[in-house]
Order: sequence, then C-alpha cells, then structure tokens
Amino acid sequence: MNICRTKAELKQQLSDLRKDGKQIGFVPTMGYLHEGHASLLRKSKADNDVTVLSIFVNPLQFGPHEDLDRYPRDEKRDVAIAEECGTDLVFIPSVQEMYPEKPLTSVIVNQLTDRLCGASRPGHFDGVGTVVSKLFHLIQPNRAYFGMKDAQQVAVIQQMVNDLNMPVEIVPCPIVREPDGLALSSRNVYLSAEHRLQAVVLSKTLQQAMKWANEPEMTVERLLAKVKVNIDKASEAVIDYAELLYYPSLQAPEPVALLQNLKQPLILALAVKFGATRLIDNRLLDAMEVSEHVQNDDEVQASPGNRYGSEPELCR
Ligand SMILES: Nc1ncnc2c1ncn2[C@@H]1O[C@H](COP(=O)(O)OP(=O)(O)OP(=O)(O)O)[C@@H](O)[C@H]1O
Ligand SMILES: CC(C)(CO)[C@@H](O)C(=O)[O-]
Ligand code: BAL
Repeated sequence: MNICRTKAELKQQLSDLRKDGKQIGFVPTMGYLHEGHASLLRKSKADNDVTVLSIFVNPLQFGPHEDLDRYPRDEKRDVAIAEECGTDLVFIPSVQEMYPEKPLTSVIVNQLTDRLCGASRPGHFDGVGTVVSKLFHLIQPNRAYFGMKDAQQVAVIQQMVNDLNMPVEIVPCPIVREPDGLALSSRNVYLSAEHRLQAVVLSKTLQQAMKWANEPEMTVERLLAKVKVNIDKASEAVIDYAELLYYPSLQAPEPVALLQNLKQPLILALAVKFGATRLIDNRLLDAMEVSEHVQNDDEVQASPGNRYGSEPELCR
C-alpha cells in the first residue's frame, strides 16, 4: 500500500495504478477509522481494481465553535486498518497542501442543505462540497463510497455530481452499528461511560419509530412527538433535531399527513447532544418497511467479525 501526502505524489501514483483502464474506487474520510470506514473500503475493493482512501480533517466544514482542534486522530492505526482492508493508496494531505491559500471558490448545494445538519451547522455542507469536489478532481475515481449514517451528505454529494456532471458513481453504503445498535462514529470516542450507555437511545428510538409508523392514524407530527419524548427519557440527551423528511429531496411532508398516505421513502433523522458530543443517526422508512413491519436488514452490526469498533476498548 502506498501513502502519499502531496498532490504531485498522488498524481504520479495514480497514473501508475490507473494503467490498462483500471477502475478506481474512492473512500473519502476524516480518519480515526472504524468498522464503518472499513465496510466502505471493503465494498470499494470488491467493486474496483484499485481502492484509494483519503484521510483529511477538512477545516472548511467545521464551524468556529466546533471540534476541529480536538477531532480524534491516529494515523498509524488508520494506515494499519487501511492496509488490512486491501487499500492500494492512501492520500493524507496537510491543510497547507489542500489549501495553500484560502479558496475563493466554494461548491454550494442549495435546498438540500436547508434542514438537518445544514441548518444546525451553517456552512458545513459548503465545506464538504468543496473538499469532495477537490478530491474528485485530484483522484478522478470511477466510484466513490459514502456511508448512510451521513444520509444528508449522500443526498448533497449526489446532487452536486448530477448538477456539475462529475463522471463518478456515488455508492451509498449501509450504516454499521455496535452490537447494542449505536451507529459507529469517530466521535463516539468522546462519550463518557454514562453518555455511551444513554446514546443507545438514538438507534432504539429509530427502531421503535418503525413500529409507531405502522399504527393506524399515525401522523408526521404525532410520530415526531413520540420520538422526542422517547429521546428525552435519556436524562442528559439534548435534541438538536428530529425530523421526518422525504428522501433524498429532504422536503418536509405536512405535519398532519397520515404516514400511510405519504409517498415513500421517508427518512427519520436525529441529531442529539450528550454533553459536548453531538451524534447523528437515521433510518429510512420505505413503503414496504412500514406496511410489513420488517427490520431493516440493510443495517450491518459490528460483531466479532467486524473488528474495528469506534469505542476506545474496541479500537485498540
Ligand atoms: N457507522 C458507519 N457506517 C457506515 N459508514 C459510516 C459510518 N460512520 C461513518 N461512515 C462513513 O464514513 C465516511 C467518512 O466519515 P467520517 O470520517 O466523518 O467518519 P465518522 O465516524 O462519520 O466521523 P464523525 O464522528 O466525524 O461523524 C462517510 O461517508 C461516513 O458516512
Ligand atoms: C466526506 C468527508 C470526508 C469530507 O471531508 C467528510 O464529510 C466525512 O468524513 O464524511
Ligand atoms: N461525517 C461528517 C463529517 C463531519 O461531521 O464534519
């Protein structure tokens, strides 16, 4: 596996790897890899001849009071995980390498960024769109792999690629979870033991919501009220948002609409703070799931076979 830190090295390495029309899969990350990232790398490896991983904590997508300075990093461990997943090339640029000057150009996706994390984190998706677009130009992948934990990000990137005719296929990948249901996230490492126990309320509430969605006469506003009451039961949880929207348009249905009458799929998306740690999670409600009351088999659980958990004891 090759590691490169500059655009020039990347260009050189890619020109060798790309020979003979080889297909390139790309997994962009901010590092501190866990099983969620590993699942994207393995999927890319299965679909393509060459897999490229980027590790870059992108300052453009952090707000002034967010966790840029304390974002977890462990390059040595990331490189070991990347290698085990069969990655061919890791791009680990410095901030200076990516942004030698403050960029005067931004990639802004409108409308899809008005709600959820776009509303809670102003400017976040401008930073994501800009860096992903730069990475796509540098790497020119055939396919790029994104996790559905960041479902709004998937919708935004797909829109950007469509609108700007970027020649890359976006591949959304299922959410990988801890055995108790918590979605893996690099930020889980911030949680105290107490908050870690409470954080399971996100996935449990999403699961419970699938059952409520099947109740006759269930409306959007009633479902959201039940979701919020359930999350509030975790004593230190502070809800940032709990929204039910059409996916991927991220438009809101009428609050009084009956769920059974709504065109599917819908997404139930949550952002909840435990102390200073803000976690997100979501679940897609599709017509079949609502009417048949089935579990979402797309969701992958981190198990002993899925080795890289996001909690400190699982990471080491
Ligand atoms: N649990 C997960 N399952 C599947 N994909 C995931 C999971 N967590 C993150 N990803 C995906 O990995 C890619 C890189 O994400 P990132 O490096 O920000 O990790 P993260 O764990 O989401 O970090 P953060 O805690 O900052 O949200 C994104 O496409 C993201 O959706
Ligand atoms: C896509 C991404 C790597 C861009 O910095 C980031 O938003 C992430 O890790 O999801
Ligand atoms: N996975 C999203 C990156 C961020 O929270 O900035």
